[in-house]
Amino acid sequence: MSCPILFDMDGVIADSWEPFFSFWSEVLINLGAEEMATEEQILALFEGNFFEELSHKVPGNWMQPAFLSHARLAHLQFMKKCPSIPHVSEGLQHLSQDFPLYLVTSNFAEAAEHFLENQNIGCFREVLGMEHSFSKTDKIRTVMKQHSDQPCYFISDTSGDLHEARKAGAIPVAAAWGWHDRPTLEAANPAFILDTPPELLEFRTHI
Ligand SMILES: O=C(O)COP(=O)(O)O
Repeated sequence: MSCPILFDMDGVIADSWEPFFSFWSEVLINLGAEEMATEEQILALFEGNFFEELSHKVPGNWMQPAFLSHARLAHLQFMKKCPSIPHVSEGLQHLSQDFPLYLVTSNFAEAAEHFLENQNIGCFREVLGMEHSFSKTDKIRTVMKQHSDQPCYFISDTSGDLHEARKAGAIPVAAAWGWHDRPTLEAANPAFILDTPPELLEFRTHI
């Protein structure tokens, strides 16, 4: 069996920064954390685990079921309309012929499924969203258990994800076309960096 390749969604496959930023900046303003509602500050939350960073920086009991159901509806709506990053789907299609692919996202699984369906991307064995766990390390470990004799790769555009992948025992791979810039990704010491989506077609050369 071939090794599993896990993909982050937002920024790597889905071109979702604009609606994501618009939703979360409004949430932060409504919570009275205006100073956090900038692109720079929200991107910085992804240098760790997004949910953990958020709860440290904006303490309080606000992530309750009512908030989560409002967030779910907003994410469902914007992910339905979200375009994919050009040339990523060709790379996914190509890799899925030889490797089991998984989607590991902090987004809602249902929102991710809508996006994949609208974009005609049908190559993932499973989608592990935030309902599965807020921790990407946990989600990566869940997949790794199904392929325990194989190395596992996790491709992401944020440094926090690369750290979580390493913690899970997976090989962290950076995608430099997404939300974090190259220096931020380099600081997380990925095994290698893919600069553009067509490089997914050459992924095998790195294994
Ligand atoms: O890169 C990130 O961490 C954000 O992407 P995700 O919402 O698909 O997890």
